Amino acid sequence: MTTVFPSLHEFNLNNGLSSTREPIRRTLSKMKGMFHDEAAFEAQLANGDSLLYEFYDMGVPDSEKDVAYGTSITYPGKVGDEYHMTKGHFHTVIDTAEVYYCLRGHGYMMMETPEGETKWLEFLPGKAVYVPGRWAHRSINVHPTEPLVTFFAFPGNAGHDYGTIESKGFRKLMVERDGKPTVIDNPRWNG
Ligand SMILES: O=P(O)(O)OC[C@H]1O[C@H](O)[C@H](O)[C@@H](O)[C@@H]1O
Ligand SMILES: [Fe+2]
Repeated sequence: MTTVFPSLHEFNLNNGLSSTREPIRRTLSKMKGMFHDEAAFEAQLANGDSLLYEFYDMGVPDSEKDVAYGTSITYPGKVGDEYHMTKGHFHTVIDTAEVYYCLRGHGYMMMETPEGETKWLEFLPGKAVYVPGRWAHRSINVHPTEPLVTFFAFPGNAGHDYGTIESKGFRKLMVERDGKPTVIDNPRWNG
């Protein structure tokens, strides 16, 4: 059995970053195939492999008795008309839940079940989104200039299943239409 000691970590309320731990960073090139406009993606990548989001793995044991937690920071911008977002995933232990509390910015949590139900909920500072077990989830930043900063917590044994989203995509996408965030059916959804 791993012995876990009480620990203290700091996450900056403004930029979401921790001074006590290194984040995991995902740049544009790690998101190949995720955005619906492939041409816009390639054009943007040719201009540089910019940082899209970063988040923390605090290294808690991967036991159902433990709680994985940290911040997730998605930077503003779009690829074509599609807002910056995380890759998104189901949990490997699919019925494990997760909670997100928004500290800064404006965005949405896009969710869907394997059966095809979809739901998106708005992130604004002070709002908490509960993602029940079985719902794939992806954070989306719709603010023109500010990072989307959330604090998350989920069971330590949940794991990340990226394969399903990588091969099928999400059923719904968040794009800009007439200057506003708009949800559309994913034209490339591959279920
Ligand atoms: O794992 P991604 O879909 O790339 O999203 C990045 C991260 O977002 C959130 O912060 C989740 O709680 C993390 O577990 C996840 O890894
Ligand atoms: Fe998750």
